[in-house]
Amino acid sequence: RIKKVLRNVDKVENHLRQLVEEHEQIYDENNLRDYVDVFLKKMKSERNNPNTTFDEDQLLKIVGELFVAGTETTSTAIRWFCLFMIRHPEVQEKMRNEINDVIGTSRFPSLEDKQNLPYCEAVIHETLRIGTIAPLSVPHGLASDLKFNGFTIPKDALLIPNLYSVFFDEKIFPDPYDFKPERFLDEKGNLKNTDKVLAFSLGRRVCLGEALARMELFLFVTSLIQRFTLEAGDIKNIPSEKGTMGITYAPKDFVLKAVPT
Ligand code: HEM
Repeated sequence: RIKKVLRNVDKVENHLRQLVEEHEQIYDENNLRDYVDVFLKKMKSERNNPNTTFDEDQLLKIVGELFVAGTETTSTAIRWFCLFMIRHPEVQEKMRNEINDVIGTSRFPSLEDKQNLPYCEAVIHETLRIGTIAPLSVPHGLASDLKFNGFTIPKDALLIPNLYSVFFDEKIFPDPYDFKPERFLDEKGNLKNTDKVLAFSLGRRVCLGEALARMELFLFVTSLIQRFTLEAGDIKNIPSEKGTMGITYAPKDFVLKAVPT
């Protein structure tokens, strides 16, 4: 699996490199079409500055972060959400009832509503847990020797965190393979244990976009459920909870029908 992820990372980097090269070939200073063109302009103007950080490596990293870290992750979470809603219509019904009770239908949900929609929040946490979008987080290099559980892991070793093992640990999440948003609610309906879903990893290098992703997910999925009932496009073909490993762990393609409520 790890080798496959690393191969996929290479493929994405090659694709991005090609994209930047194409931009360089047809670059026209009087017609800046997008972010890459603007960055190229800055690169050219900094050509004689030995300390510049506006170089091709930096550009590739930024474009990668926008596409992979910033877009692919959140859109994959939304695809998992739609898949779970198809498979668990009772859950989307409960979400819709909560949204109708708290907000109604005359306006879209806003971030201020977040604290009043604990069931919706529980569904998002359960989606991030079972969806396991970044099961192996991001590899890290060790800056110095590390002693852990009686082992010494040498400096420069590559550490690959296994978030999957946390999400499906039955000591933390009983019946870990069942989609049960209720596991995050106490008897009064308040949220609990949400800090155990380490979808964004933790520590100094925790996901930089966590707050943004949580906002996007909340606004997107609550607005979707407020306005639409999500169903399988083909009733004989209910999408599988078994995903496929690419840069992220994502659902296999499926057809979604969104029926206005
Ligand atoms: C559901 C959505 C997302 C998930 C599940 C997710 C997950 C992760 C994970 C597991 C890491 C690795 C943390 C580590 O190295 O320990 C990470 C890193 C990162 N994420 Fe996200 N992410 C999401 C959305 C976003 C968004 C929306 C952005 C930016 C707009 C973003 C930007 C980044 C960046 C820049 C890093 C590298 C941070 C660093 O190395 O210091 N992510 N993310």
